[in-house]
Amino acid sequence: MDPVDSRPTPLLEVRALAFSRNEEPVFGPLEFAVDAGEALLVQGGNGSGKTTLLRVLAGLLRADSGEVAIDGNPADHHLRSRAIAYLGHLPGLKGDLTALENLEFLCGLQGRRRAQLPGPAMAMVGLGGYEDALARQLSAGQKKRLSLARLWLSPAPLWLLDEPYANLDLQGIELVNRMVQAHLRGGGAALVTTHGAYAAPPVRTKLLEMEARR
Ligand SMILES: Nc1ncnc2c1ncn2[C@@H]1O[C@H](COP(=O)(O)OP(=O)(O)OP(=O)(O)O)[C@@H](O)[C@H]1O
Repeated sequence: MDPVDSRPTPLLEVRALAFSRNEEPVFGPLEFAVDAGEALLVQGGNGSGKTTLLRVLAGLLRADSGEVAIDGNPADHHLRSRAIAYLGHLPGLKGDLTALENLEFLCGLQGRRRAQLPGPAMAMVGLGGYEDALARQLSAGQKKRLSLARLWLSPAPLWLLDEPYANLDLQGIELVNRMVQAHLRGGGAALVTTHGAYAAPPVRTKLLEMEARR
């Protein structure tokens, strides 16, 4: 068989992807691919477009041009919502629900991985005992941990993690790394933004360097 044909289809493939605001280019055109079992570290200084790229990939912003394929298929809204778990800067929690209710609500909305349950996921991220705490009463790091529990429960294979280490203590940073490692071992992939001088998951990693345009 032709060795080219035997290459696996990337979990994520991006071709000529470009985004601008008010006719000012923010990034692109970008080309990259991420296979199952791989992480892509998206590096760059403040304002270089890392968050914007992840929001475009998640379908929260519309690119000017280019193509995004997930598992070889054009990434329409339906495919994105099934295949992508997005961890943004804001935790996206319902403040008046308890921590556990937040996870149950999101599992109801987005489904969850088989064999994973909200209670054990809370314990895994170090929030055992906080099940009945209102989300708005959690500290910034605890909110981030709750978002990590939600990520862990998600059945989506492609993780888009925007500054996942922000607000976390050392154990939290190790937690993120362990989660990324386990996710990749299970056949998932992850894009992780970082400023560079920060932690990075100790996994098979590619680099994408972003540069500020102004
Ligand atoms: N909502 C917005 N409206 C207008 N411009 C924006 C908006 N969000 C971001 N920008 C601009 O787009 C550019 C890229 O921003 P982005 O947040 O993607 O950078 P980043 O690399 O994630 O930065 P940081 O490391 O500071 O989080 C910046 O010049 C920023 O000022």
